[in-house]
Amino acid sequence: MKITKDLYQGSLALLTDFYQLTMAYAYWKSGKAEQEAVFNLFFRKHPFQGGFTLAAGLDYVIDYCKNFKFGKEDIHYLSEMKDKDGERLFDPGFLDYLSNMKFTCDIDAVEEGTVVFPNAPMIRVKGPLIQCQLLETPLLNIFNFQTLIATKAARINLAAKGEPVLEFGLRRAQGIDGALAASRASYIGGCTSTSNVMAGKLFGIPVSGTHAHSWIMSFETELEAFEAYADAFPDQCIFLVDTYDTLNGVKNAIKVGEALRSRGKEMVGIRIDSGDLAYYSNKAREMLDEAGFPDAKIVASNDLDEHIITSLKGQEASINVWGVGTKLVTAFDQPALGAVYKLSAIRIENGTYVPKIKISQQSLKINVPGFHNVKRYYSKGMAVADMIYLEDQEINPKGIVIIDPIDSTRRKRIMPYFYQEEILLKPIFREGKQVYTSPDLSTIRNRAASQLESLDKTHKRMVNPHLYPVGLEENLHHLRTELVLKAQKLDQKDEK
Ligand SMILES: Nc1ncnc2c1ncn2[C@@H]1O[C@H](COP(=O)(O)OP(=O)(O)OP(=O)(O)O)[C@@H](O)[C@H]1O
Ligand SMILES: O=P(O)(O)OC[C@H]1O[C@H](OP(=O)(O)OP(=O)(O)O)[C@H](O)[C@@H]1O
Ligand SMILES: O=C(O)c1cccnc1
Repeated sequence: MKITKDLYQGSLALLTDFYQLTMAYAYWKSGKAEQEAVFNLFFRKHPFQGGFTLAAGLDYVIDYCKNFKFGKEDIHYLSEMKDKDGERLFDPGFLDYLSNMKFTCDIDAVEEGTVVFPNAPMIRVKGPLIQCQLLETPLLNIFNFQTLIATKAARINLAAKGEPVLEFGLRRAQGIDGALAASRASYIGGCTSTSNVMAGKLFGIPVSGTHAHSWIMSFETELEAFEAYADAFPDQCIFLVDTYDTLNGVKNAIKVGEALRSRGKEMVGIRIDSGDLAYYSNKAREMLDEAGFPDAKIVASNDLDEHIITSLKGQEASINVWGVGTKLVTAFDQPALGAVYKLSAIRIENGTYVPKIKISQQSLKINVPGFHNVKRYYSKGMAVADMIYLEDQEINPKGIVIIDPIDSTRRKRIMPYFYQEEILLKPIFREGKQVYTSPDLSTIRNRAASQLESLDKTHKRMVNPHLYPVGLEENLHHLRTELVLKAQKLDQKDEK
């Protein structure tokens, strides 16, 4: 297996679930392949029992769509697939169709670094049914993961209250692409740097790090190890003090810090990676201050997450920098976001779009029908509510009522005159042509920071966050209710 060369043979078209291809074939065979459809990608519940989600992954989606093409090897692989009678599974005419297929969809999506809420689309795809369908799995794969990690990173950074969070996750990440995508999403979510050098090279994320216990253990004594490190990196010394005895380690760090100072250099700080981090950081702070190193930083690491960081802050630990790996890049303790991709409208012969709904016993799982978008209202820079609305319907400018999609008794009145508004789904592709330029990663990271700023702190707290209002505009609410009632009646007819 070559992982360093040609693994994907230049094409990601087969990075999909098999059923997308069987459906694609059946669409083609039944003459529906080119019928226009609308799909929406959204999630139903915030991860980590939180009150917000931070979108990430659009740049990967753009790249995927731009390169959406079945290569020669892909077609060859499909041509060799057999059914249970040993016959070719796919008709050569279909494979021909696939090999000539060009991406021609319209895509609208929230920009990376946008704060998003349940049931509102993050991506809307409009185009030939077969293409929309084939995009389901890769779009979900990309958005589910990166959005989850960006959200986790945002939570960890909120807990650190502006102090630097260094992402240390590579060794514990879910494979190679998982690690790279996680480093990128963590940076969007507010991390200061990554330990993953390849992520630094590929995405321009600042790279930083300290040293490991193995460095200390390779010397006779800890002091010698610190001295040798100080020789190699006199301007970048963060000494890991807990290999043998943490407080003795701090003493050794101070000794080497003094020697550095006599050479006109300053140690950056120490790292503590075990034990009671509140106790040891406070002791270390006292010792460093007394020795004349009040500016030396104390880095903490060891299975940290937003909850432990919040607890350590509550204990007034003297930690200035947070090294976070495993629980960030594996999205502890929620392994997936659970976003879905649902058909919401289909175009019929007379050119009109028919809104579509999927009925479920759980009202949470009934999708939002039609061709819709999301508008966010702001008051004095703070987000007050999101409205999901049908793009082709007039909205009463004097007063809007938005209705909770799960519980229609929950309603909020919006006076658009008093608010600024932002349409959240931005045009990304038109008929397969890219019409959006991705900002660079630091611009995306700044957008994430200002989006989080625009969200009231009650939605950002870790425990029982206040629910941010997201509702359907009245016309859309009525359409959805009507379709649900109609579908239920149809169901009853079926049973008879
Ligand atoms: N004062 C504290 N309050 C809350 N949690 C803490 C505190 N100090 C450390 N922790 C966390 O408690 C956990 C300690 O785990 P564990 O007991 O495995 O670490 P340890 O004692 O340092 O052992 P090891 O050397 O194996 O890392 C870590 O997740 C750490 O971040
Ligand atoms: O705890 P994380 O959030 O994943 O942060 C990264 C960890 O990776 C390193 O040690 P490693 O886990 O390799 O070994 P150790 O825990 O036994 O020191 C480092 O010392 C951190 O503890
Ligand atoms: O640079 C570090 O201190 C580091 C990097 C990866 C994992 N743990 C720590």
